[in-house]
Amino acid sequence: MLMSVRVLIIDDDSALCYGLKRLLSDSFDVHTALNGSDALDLVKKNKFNIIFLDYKLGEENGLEVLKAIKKIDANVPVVMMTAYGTSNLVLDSIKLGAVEYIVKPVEPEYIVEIATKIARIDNQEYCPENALKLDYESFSDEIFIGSSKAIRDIMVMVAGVAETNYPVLVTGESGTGKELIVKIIHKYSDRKEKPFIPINCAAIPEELLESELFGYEKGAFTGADKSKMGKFEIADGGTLFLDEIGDMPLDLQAKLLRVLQDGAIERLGSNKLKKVNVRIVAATNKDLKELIQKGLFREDLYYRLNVVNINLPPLRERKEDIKDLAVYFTIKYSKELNKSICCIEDEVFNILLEYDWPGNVRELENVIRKAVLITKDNLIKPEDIKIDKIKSNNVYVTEYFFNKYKDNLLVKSVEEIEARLIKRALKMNGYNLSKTAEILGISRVTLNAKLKKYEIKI
Ligand SMILES: Nc1ncnc2c1ncn2[C@@H]1O[C@H](COP(=O)(O)OP(=O)(O)OP(=O)(O)O)[C@@H](O)[C@H]1O
Repeated sequence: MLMSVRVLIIDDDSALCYGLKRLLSDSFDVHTALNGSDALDLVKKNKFNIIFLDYKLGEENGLEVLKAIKKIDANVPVVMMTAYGTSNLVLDSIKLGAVEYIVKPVEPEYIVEIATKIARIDNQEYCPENALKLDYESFSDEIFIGSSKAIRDIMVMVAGVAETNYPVLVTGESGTGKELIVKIIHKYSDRKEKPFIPINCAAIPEELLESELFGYEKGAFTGADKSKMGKFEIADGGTLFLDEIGDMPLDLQAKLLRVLQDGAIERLGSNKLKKVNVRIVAATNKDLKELIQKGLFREDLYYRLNVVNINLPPLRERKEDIKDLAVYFTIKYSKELNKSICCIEDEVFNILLEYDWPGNVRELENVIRKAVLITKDNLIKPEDIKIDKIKSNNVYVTEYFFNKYKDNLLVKSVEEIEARLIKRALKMNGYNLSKTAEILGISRVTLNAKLKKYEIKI
């Protein structure tokens, strides 16, 4: 089956070359070279699927030959062979791109096993029956993946809104793809040739944010020894992306509102208005309406920004997108990490579908990146999917409460946990109040009070 797989053995020991050639010739198309320069000639002329390279080629250093091979064909899997099993050598050769390391004398069966395994990996045709073959041709960068109803509706909206100058407010939990959607709006607008300038309102200290946005004149404040353009001016003609807008301080919100009304900015230390032609797109994972109620966000600004609202649902509410996303990220990272992953085993998708993805698409992307990185062959298998369940459950609980309670977070979360524990303990103890109180470590009087508080009926 693997006769199309071409193997190169590089060793100055001609007996070993001959022996290995005989051993492998039944299954592979085997070539040999006794020194580095012959080997490099062969690598230049042929595409090898696997190379066995001796560390010590007479006077030549195998690591130098490895380097030269990788310059010609960066992706060819190279297995180093040596009589000296020191960890430095292992490290050096792995750094240079060797995929395996075997210590002489080599066990013939082991060589066949490695060759079969690695050659299969490198052989793009090899893809087990229970796996999905990846289509690299259809991959393109920076596209918004998803065919769920929610995402299809959003795409229709994006197409309609991209060419207008309306402000857009993108909402959704962290990691749902808000920034990506904003980039896509810019890319599909008439402004695409002009700058796309993102600014994260939560990441920049309050006192800097104003000068970052509006710029300043020389002498506007101590340390302002020359004038500086703000993001509004830099984004002129293009799109300004105000990320985490919910974190913008109130006094800056007032200034932003003025820009939206006047279409002009005033640098710090200047009293001249300067017209700017900027499309504003903002994003937040906070509930702005709640912030308005608490007096932390201006209602008038909210209505100015929220001309068009795109709300990205969490990934757990559109699980039908998980498969497409997993495929997309596998190809993306396979290319980026110089791997040649050809397929994903079906069982992997079942694992991905079972999980709730509190960190949304970002978390899925990280899990897939890790899988691509750690897989030892050219397919992604269930064991390559490292979802840290304990950590993720913690994150999940935290995210759950953060998303649910926008005010009095601690009190409300603790109350919810308390009510749940009481219900659980009641059930476990057949609704016996004494036993339940005991297991909870509280008195019956306290338990009764809590049952009343949480309106728990027995
Ligand atoms: N539908 C999608 N298709 C392809 N990639 C996606 C999609 N959604 C999200 N991503 C990727 O997931 C990662 C997180 O997305 P993004 O940064 O846009 O999320 P966000 O909602 O802005 O997060 P935060 O609120 O934490 O800033 C990015 O690498 C992004 O490219």
